[in-house]
Order: sequence, then C-alpha cells, then structure tokens
Amino acid sequence: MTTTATKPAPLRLGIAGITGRLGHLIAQEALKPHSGFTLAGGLTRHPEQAKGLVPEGTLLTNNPHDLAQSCDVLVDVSHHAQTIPLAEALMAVRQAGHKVSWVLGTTGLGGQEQAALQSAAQGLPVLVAANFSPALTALLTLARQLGATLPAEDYDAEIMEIHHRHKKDAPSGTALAIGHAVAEGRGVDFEQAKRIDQNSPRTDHKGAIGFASMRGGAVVGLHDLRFLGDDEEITLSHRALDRRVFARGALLAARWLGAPGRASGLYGMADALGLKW
Ligand SMILES: NC(=O)C1=CN([C@@H]2O[C@H](COP(=O)(O)OP(=O)(O)OC[C@H]3O[C@@H](n4cnc5c(N)ncnc54)[C@H](OP(=O)(O)O)[C@@H]3O)[C@@H](O)[C@H]2O)C=CC1
Ligand SMILES: O=C(O)C1=N[C@H](C(=O)O)C[C@H](O)C1
Repeated sequence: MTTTATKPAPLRLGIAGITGRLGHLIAQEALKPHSGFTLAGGLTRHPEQAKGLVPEGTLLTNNPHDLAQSCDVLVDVSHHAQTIPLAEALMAVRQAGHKVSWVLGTTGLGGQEQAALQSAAQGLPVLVAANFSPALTALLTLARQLGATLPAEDYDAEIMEIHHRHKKDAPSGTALAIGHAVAEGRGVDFEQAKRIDQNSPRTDHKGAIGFASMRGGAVVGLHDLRFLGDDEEITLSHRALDRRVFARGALLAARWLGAPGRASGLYGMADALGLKW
C-alpha cells in the first residue's frame, strides 16, 4: 500500500509595515513559489505606496482588525505606535474564534506596549524577536554563557551597535536583547544593570552593562558585545550583510508559529530555530 504525504495548506500571511524596508522584502519572499504562504494583505497608512509591491487585489488597509481577521499569521515590522492597536485587534478576532498568531519584530517598544504583548500572549501564540537572524539568535546563547562565566567585577560588558541613518530607535532592540542575555547569565536585573548614558566614570556603576549606538549610511545592522578585563578582552561580533536575512527569518518564525496546534504563549526566535538556551 502506498501512502501519500499531505502537504500543509499555505498559511495566509499579513504584514504590518508592508511598505517598509523590511516589510516589502518579507512580502517578496512570501510571494515566491513554494514559500508556504499566500499574501493575505498588509497594514499601511499609505496604500498607494504598496502598489506594484503586491498583486492587484491584495488587501491593503490601515485597520488592524481587517488585517487580523484575514490572515493566519500576522508579521509586524512597522512601528511601536502600532503595537497596542494590533494587540487589541488580534485578541478580539481570536476571541471571536479566528485562529491567528502574531510574529512581532518591531523594536522600540515602551512599557505599555510590552504589557500589551504579554497580555496578547495569554490568548494567542506570540513570537517576539528583535532580530530574525539565525546567527544573531545563536549569539544570544553565547552572550548568556559568557555572562555566566566571566565575573562582572572583572569584566565590563559593553554592547556597541551601528545602523543605517533612517533607524528610529536606540539602542537597537537587538542590543537590548544581548544586554538581557548577559544580565540573565549574570543573574542580575537588567533594568538595574543597564548603562545607556555613559557620561560618568564606569566605576560609579559596578557590574554595569553598557550601550553605545551609532547611526549612518546604509548599515544593515552591526552588533558587538565586548567583555573588557584588565589583562584581556573578548568580543562577539555580528554583522548583517543583507536585510533579506531578516525577511527569511521572519518567514521561518511565521511558519513555525502558524503550525497547526501551536499553543497560546510567548515564544522567541530560539524556539522557532529549535535552539536550546
Ligand atoms: N526583528 C528583526 O529582525 C528586524 C526588525 N526591524 C524592526 O522593524 C521595524 C521596521 O523597520 P524598517 O522596515 O527599517 O522601517 P521602515 O520605516 O522602513 O518601515 C516601517 C513601516 O511602518 C509603517 N508605520 C506604521 N505606523 C508608523 C508610525 N507611527 N511611524 C512610522 N512608520 C509607521 C510605515 O508604513 P506606512 O507609512 O505605509 O504606514 C513604514 O513603512 C523597526 O522597528 C525595526 O527596528 C528591522 C529589521 C530587522
Ligand atoms: O531597524 C533596523 O534596521 C533593525 N532593527 C532591529 C533592531 O533594532 O535590533 C534589528 C536589526 O538590527 C535591524
């Protein structure tokens, strides 16, 4: 007897920020044959800018509710001003019985926006990743290990990032995620340890995790984590060469999150990649 493997139906993808630098690349990747997705639509305040990016007839809306109810997975790479409206729309359609999940790649979220995504994760699957790159996700594991291994009193942790001239938030979401990983490894509270204003001697803030940001040109994304001791230093360095690494990572995350039976809860890129912390 022969058995025929059934191919899963393509997932309907919604993209918040579809006209943006990353959003339009995610749309292009999703529209490729055999991507495993159909493009359900995009959230934009400027639908005219999305013409030519997407097939005619694709839903282009400024209403989060309309997009949420038209897709199986919504990937958000827009602006943190959209986080709360998106969370509310996704929770509402989920409560109405529509099984939608949320991949959140937007950075620069404030406290209320963080709270909104936490509460959304109680009712639907939510994957949050400041960086969709597989190698950067692996770097977070190494950052945590180095944080756990090198004593904070002997090694100053410093995170440096460079991004293109258009980036709106600083430090980058990735730099903050690296800082969280170091703090986790050290077993300290990140909010107490973070040092963004470097305008005083470092010795005044023992065990600090420092940040430095630079903006210019077309830099896709560069992150360095240094542990600086008196006699030696170690650096973990990551450079994104092409923004498509994020677009492909976003689709990997969406594919994983949208798999049938995925439970509500908060997930990260390491879950989608099957990496163990
Ligand atoms: N997780 C990851 O791997 C990555 C995450 N990012 C993050 O994704 C987000 C988008 O980055 P990028 O594509 O470079 O940004 P862009 O500015 O190019 O795109 C963002 C889009 O969001 C829309 N938008 C909606 N509301 C607002 C608002 N209030 N202010 C500004 N824009 C708004 C705009 O579309 P419109 O005008 O049509 O409404 C805009 O085109 C950022 O937070 C960035 O840090 C970026 C790269 C990788
Ligand atoms: O805005 C960007 O471009 C990027 N944003 C993300 C971040 O803030 O960390 C990820 C990536 O570095 C590019």
